[in-house]
Amino acid sequence: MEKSLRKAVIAGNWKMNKNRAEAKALIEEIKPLVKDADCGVIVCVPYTNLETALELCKGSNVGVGAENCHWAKSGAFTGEISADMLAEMGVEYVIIGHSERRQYFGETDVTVNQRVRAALDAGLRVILCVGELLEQREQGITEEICAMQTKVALQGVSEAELERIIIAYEPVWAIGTGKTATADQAEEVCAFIRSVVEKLYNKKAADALTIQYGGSMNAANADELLSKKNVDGGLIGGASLKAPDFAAIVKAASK
Ligand SMILES: O=C(CO)COP(=O)(O)O
Repeated sequence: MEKSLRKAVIAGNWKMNKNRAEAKALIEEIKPLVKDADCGVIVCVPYTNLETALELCKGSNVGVGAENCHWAKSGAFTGEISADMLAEMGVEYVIIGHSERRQYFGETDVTVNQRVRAALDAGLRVILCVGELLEQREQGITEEICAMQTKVALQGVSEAELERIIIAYEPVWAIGTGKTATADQAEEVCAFIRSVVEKLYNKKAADALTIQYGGSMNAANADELLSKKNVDGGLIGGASLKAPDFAAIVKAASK
């Protein structure tokens, strides 16, 4: 399938940033700047900002996502939030398997899969993050790592459910470091991930899948990264916290 037939999606991952007043101001600044976007636009915000974001994005072209969810429906999991709780609020998207969750909070491929399953069961759409560490790239095992993370995360996910999944390829060494993967590196791994999905499902499902790049994507480098055939958008950290920068990336994806 030609890239033009696949929907590009630009999602902001605010991480642990913005209090309620700041969230309100940022969304109000973003909305008019992206209203004519010819791509999907999502803001993934801290739990405490979800209600504000949902209220402000209602009736607009900006979707709202959370940054994680637990795999159980309810129970003794102090500090966690279930996928059902998010769905009940009206949240549409959830990021799962972000490298910061894997690195600092003990997420494994198995718990990522459990969280993906719970999110799908709750009717949410998932932004599933995969990506290699710097030492893994240096050891030449980027493909093995991305294949394994993708395969385990998608265990028990049907072809119909795959339509509610976006994969974000985020090389860990490029996150928050200002060190972006080159457009060719991003293309190479996004194409590889698509080939893994093709083997798991089929060509039609793989061709329809949105695969984002994430890791120091910004207003200056978005054009080149997004020009690549297998890079269908971006998961944006730092640059999503500034409305003009985020809007510039959305504009680059709309070309
Ligand atoms: O982790 C990221 C998005 O999920 C990328 O973060 P940065 O854009 O700040 O590198």
